[in-house]
Amino acid sequence: MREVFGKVWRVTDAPAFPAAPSFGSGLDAAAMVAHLAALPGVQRVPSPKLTLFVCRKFLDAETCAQVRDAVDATRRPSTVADFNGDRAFRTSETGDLDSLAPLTQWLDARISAFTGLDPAHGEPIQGQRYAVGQEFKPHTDYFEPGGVDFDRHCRVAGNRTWTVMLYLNEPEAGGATRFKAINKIIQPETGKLLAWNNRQADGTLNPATLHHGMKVRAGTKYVITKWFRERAWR
Ligand SMILES: O=C(O)CCC(=O)C(=O)O
Ligand SMILES: [Fe+2]
Repeated sequence: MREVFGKVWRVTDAPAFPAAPSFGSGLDAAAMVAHLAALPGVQRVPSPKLTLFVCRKFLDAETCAQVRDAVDATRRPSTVADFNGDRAFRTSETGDLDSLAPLTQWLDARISAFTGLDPAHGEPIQGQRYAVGQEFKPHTDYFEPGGVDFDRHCRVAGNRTWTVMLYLNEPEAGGATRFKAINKIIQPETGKLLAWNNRQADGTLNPATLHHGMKVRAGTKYVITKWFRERAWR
């Protein structure tokens, strides 16, 4: 049990980890990667092309259920940057978490304590809900330089550095996340966290981060995503 913001959140089945030092935007990633790789309970997916970490049971089932409710409270059809003409490209719904809610603040703090990423560089946490047949086709999370929306999205805070994504439940079938360039499929699992670097070691954008939120075949899938930027978000 843990007392946070006057409320008690049960995190008894989550791994204990020491609070990370600050790694800023995560653009200069070497120290952050070494820190995450050394954490107990954290697996690095073996690949020379992509830096991807998996931490099972980052969040307990009860907290995941509360976050799913928060996503449901604000969900509406998801949108994409740089519309490519395919209306079926991202068919899920998106719900913003209220950044002032104690649960959101606790989650933000926990994500930053885990990764060392500076909360000032983080976008507000977004939730995604996929019903049967819904998906997010293969894409990268960074904004394409030269894309029509690039300047609007990146002028202030710069492009994305790291993606932190958390599965809030397990659909009965489907809904895996497929990283095609490294031939890796990650299965949704309640409370499982993924963190990947959208950049290569030299800081340039990494096309091998291409990933596909695959169709849910039975049940419903919920995730939250938090993206970090080169510069402060606000
Ligand atoms: O739902 C997934 O598995 C992937 C979600 C995703 O890629 C995103 O929200 O950017
Ligand atoms: Fe994505």
